[in-house]
Amino acid sequence: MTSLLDTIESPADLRRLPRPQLSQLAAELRAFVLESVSRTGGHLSSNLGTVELTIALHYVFNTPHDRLVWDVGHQTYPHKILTGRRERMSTLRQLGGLSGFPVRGESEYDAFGTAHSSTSISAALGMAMAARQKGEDRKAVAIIGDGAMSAGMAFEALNNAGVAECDLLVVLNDNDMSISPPVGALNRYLAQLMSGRFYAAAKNVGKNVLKVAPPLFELAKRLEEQAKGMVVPATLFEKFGFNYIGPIDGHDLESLVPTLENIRHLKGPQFLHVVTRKGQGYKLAEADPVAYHGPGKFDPLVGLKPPAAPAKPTFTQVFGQWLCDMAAQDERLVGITPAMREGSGLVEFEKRFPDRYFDVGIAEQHAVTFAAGLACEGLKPVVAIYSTFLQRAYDQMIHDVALQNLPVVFALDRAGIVGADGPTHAGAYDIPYIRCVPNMSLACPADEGECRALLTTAFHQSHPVAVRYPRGAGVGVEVPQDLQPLPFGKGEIRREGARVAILAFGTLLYPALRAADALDATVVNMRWAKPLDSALLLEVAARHEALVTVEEGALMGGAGSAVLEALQAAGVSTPVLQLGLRDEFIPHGDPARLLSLQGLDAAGIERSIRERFDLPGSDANRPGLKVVG
Ligand SMILES: Cc1ncc(C[n+]2csc(CCOP(=O)(O)OP(=O)(O)O)c2C)c(N)n1
Ligand SMILES: CC(=O)[C@@H](O)[C@H](O)COP(=O)(O)O
Ligand SMILES: [Mg+2]
Repeated sequence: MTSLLDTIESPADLRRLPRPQLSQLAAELRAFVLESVSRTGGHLSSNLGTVELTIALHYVFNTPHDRLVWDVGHQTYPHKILTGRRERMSTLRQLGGLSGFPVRGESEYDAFGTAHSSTSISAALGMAMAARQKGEDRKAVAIIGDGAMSAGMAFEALNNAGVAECDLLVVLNDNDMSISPPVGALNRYLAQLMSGRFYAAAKNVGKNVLKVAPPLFELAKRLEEQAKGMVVPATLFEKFGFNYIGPIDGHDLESLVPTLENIRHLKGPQFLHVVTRKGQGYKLAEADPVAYHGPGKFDPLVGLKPPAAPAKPTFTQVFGQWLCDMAAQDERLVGITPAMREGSGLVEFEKRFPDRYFDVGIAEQHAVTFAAGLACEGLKPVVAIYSTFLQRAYDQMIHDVALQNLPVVFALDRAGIVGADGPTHAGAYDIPYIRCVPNMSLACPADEGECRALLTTAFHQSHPVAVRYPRGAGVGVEVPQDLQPLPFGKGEIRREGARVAILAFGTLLYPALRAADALDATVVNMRWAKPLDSALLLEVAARHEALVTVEEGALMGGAGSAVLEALQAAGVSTPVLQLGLRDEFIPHGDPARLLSLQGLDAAGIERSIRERFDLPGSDANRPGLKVVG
């Protein structure tokens, strides 16, 4: 039953409700989130934790005039439901449907597009500053999790905001969890704030005190403590220039609403520390928030089924197994993850090699420079990182690793199309952004077996090497158990054909082989985007009328561009058709469908080749291959 929720088409409807009805609304909203996510899949634990906070924020603030800026945005399903998108929740993360994250074009209530973490305070500060400059009476609120709070960018923003004299509210949504259990000194500090006398004081003084202006409450509390001869230290956030309020119970609307109402009238930077529970209200998610962070579809009455023995391992699993095997063989190996232990396949490695496992928190920049430091001292760091998140650490990769030519291995997961998470998470740019950096090499395994072998090749180099592989499983080739490397920088011919040669970089080798069967084309498994196997390229170019490059990555500056550069340098004018991701952001949706829309499935590759080289139907053997367009 969602009888009350059904009456809420916008936050204006919500604001008309008498306050006592809000708890019923929260119960209905929570039930709706659970039901909806169980049907579509998506982020669950974080959303169950933000139900009351979302209601309170929209109840107190005049959205969309006031700006709510959510960090990461994976916890915005209650926000989407309350802002006119309830009906469309069934389309979540599907092609043409709602995004799993805030998107400015999707709703006027989505003040800022996001999905990479720790941007909210900067963006909200920008909005608060703009309001001040323009003389507008508008509030800006950043809602940031304890995990996201640990990133450098969040602290850069606090540092700026604390002296900016803007009406900015930062709400710290502290559930004592990142995707996995949180790490680091900030987490320890937040735990102290929660368990220490601050929380006790807030609890004891109860709701009445929270109804008075919080700064007065803080002042009164301090005076009282000092009178007892105790010195209450200012919180870290006060030292940054914020007025710190809390911690308060983020599931108690009777605390949240009056506290926010008070804060709304305060001037200058405010910091509200709210304590919530990931998975709140769904016992299974409360007990295992990691498993329910981003589940697929499931029956809420039963919960997630134990994973069946997979028919084919994912690339992530192949990497995780390789990491353990390589670590057993070489004690210099250390593994680093910026807060993505599960997603990057490091669970087993942490268990077996706890002293050589480093979860540095959501801190990609630090992760890479930390790896550089380890490498300086003779260790062999493997940074396990999603392609999209390495974008955060681009300068660190160049300045700290490549320039000093340090032997760091980048295990680049989620390279290419990722599917439901959409454009923010697509690993579209790593080939262009890595291959232009001196000293860096980049391997593109075509399947699981090659992935393992190329990781070994990478590990044995004395310079930085990235190995890119996609989300999910490959074609299902047998993965060797040994640690045999493949030759560095060398490709191989996989199929001999006539006239046209397809040069495949990565997993699109397999659709390319199917297209080649229909066209009787040659297929080369290039394996390395850098160094390019120029000798093989020139040899193949010399005996074909046309070349086709295929990659699951941005066309501009990608592996196809590398081929063009090499041909140009050698004075070879063989026509080249480049196939890859177009100059557009890849939306969310089913990965196979997205690949097909980009023309990168077997049928699309075949079609593009026929069209470009004027090969109608299956008549690939008629003379005079012509280049069209
Ligand atoms: C730059 C970046 N690195 C990593 C991630 C992956 N990621 C998404 S949510 C998340 C945990 C966030 O924890 P927190 O901010 O506490 O939010 P919670 O899930 O606890 O609500 C991580 C690591 C990301 N989105 N962006
Ligand atoms: C919000 C976020 O960044 C992660 O939760 C991400 O959605 C995980 O993606 P994978 O499912 O590919 O690990
Ligand atoms: Mg958290």
